[in-house]
Amino acid sequence: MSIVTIQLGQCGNQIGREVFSAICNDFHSTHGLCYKKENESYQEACKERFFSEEKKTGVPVARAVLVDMEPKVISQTLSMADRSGSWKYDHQSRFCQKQGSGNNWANGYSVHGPQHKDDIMNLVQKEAEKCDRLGGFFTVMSMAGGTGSGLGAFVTQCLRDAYRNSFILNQVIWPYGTGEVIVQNYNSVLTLSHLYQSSDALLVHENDAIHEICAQLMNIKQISFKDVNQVIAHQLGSVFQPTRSPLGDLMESLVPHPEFKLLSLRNIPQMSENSLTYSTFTWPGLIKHLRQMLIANAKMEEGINWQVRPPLPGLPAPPKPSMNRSACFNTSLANLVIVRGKEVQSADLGSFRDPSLYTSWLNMQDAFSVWKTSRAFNKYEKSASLVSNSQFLLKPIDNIVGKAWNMFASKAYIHQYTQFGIEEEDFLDSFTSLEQVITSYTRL
Ligand SMILES: Nc1nc2c(ncn2[C@@H]2O[C@H](COP(=O)(O)OP(=O)(O)OP(=O)(O)O)[C@@H](O)[C@H]2O)c(=O)[nH]1
Repeated sequence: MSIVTIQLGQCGNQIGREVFSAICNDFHSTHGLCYKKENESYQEACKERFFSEEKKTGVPVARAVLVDMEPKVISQTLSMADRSGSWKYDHQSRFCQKQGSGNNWANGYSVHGPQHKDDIMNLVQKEAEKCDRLGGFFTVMSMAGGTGSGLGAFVTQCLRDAYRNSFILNQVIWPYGTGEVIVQNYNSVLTLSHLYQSSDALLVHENDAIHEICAQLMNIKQISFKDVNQVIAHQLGSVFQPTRSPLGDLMESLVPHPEFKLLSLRNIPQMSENSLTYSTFTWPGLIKHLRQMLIANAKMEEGINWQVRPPLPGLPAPPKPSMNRSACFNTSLANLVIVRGKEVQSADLGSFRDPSLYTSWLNMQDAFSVWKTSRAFNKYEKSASLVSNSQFLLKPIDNIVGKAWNMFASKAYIHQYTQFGIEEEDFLDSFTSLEQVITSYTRL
């Protein structure tokens, strides 16, 4: 099964490249710690999933379409991949123009989208036709810019129309809480509400949280987007690599109802290569931390709140005051844990099968899945990833919707959107649909 990746805007292209690079490094890695045969079939499956092969040279070519409204980032992305020597992009599989969307969602969605739909969808079709078995589409974009978010939402809609039976997973980057563009909350509200209609699931990474991982776990002093993107790529790689039908299996395990499409990803351990050399891990230790990260909604193993506990059986969950949600128990709809590496069969995931972690309306068999792979990931002898459909995003969404609503109430910057055909009515629809998402997750 193969996946076609669509990289949109600056953020989508920069992260997309890191993802392919992480996947390629992993399948070339000699730290697999498993039998030769198992390693070979793992490598074959990974290659087929993400790469085709250049006929003349045999070099892996990413199954990707690169889209941006300005040429600079795409040129850099192509040449960095070429320089790696171990994989490349198909240079024909890109679409760019001369000028970006100016952080304006409406410009990306209502102007660039319809104008360039045919060209972009032709490139997608060419990539899809190169796959013997198409498993679905993986789009990568930011929520807050103009091209990735606006054009990305438009392209996702086109994918849904053209490939009704294919899975679509959107990787979205949540903007930093402060210091970015003033209209980021508008763009985010419009992106989320539109993607919610066409995508099968949204896998969300928050820039602030990843930044913290770079600072605290990776020990990086001056953090760049490259560092942040490498952490995101590592997390994504840890999930995509061992799956049989990558997107299908994920959706089946994690998205039991179309009202609940928000997925988070956590990974343990994460540390600099230096520290890794001197560290050893046990399965019980890793799993205990990962479980507490889930229930206390911590993004990393550092600074977890160990006081948060699941509600006692028979008692209603404590009320969740929205101002202080981070200190509260994070209820799950569904979880998937992926454990990889040495002695993986001995990893006991029983603590994730505790019904008090979940909403009551799903059976435990439907709410929790485990994938075990003895092929280690990257340089980690043992590692565990958790993909979770839970209340993790309630507070950030509440925040973004609240801020956008306050701006909207005073009609701030609305003219920037109406000039490109996004009306007040469209904003109201977006607010309503996200309020519904908030209500649904709050009731879990
Ligand atoms: N993690 C991460 N975030 C990024 C990166 N580049 C930009 N962002 C975030 O993405 C948002 C801005 O979106 P961009 O992707 O730069 O914008 P764009 O989609 O190219 O749209 P226009 O510039 O309006 O054409 C901000 O929230 C940035 O913090 C990146 O490489 N990694």
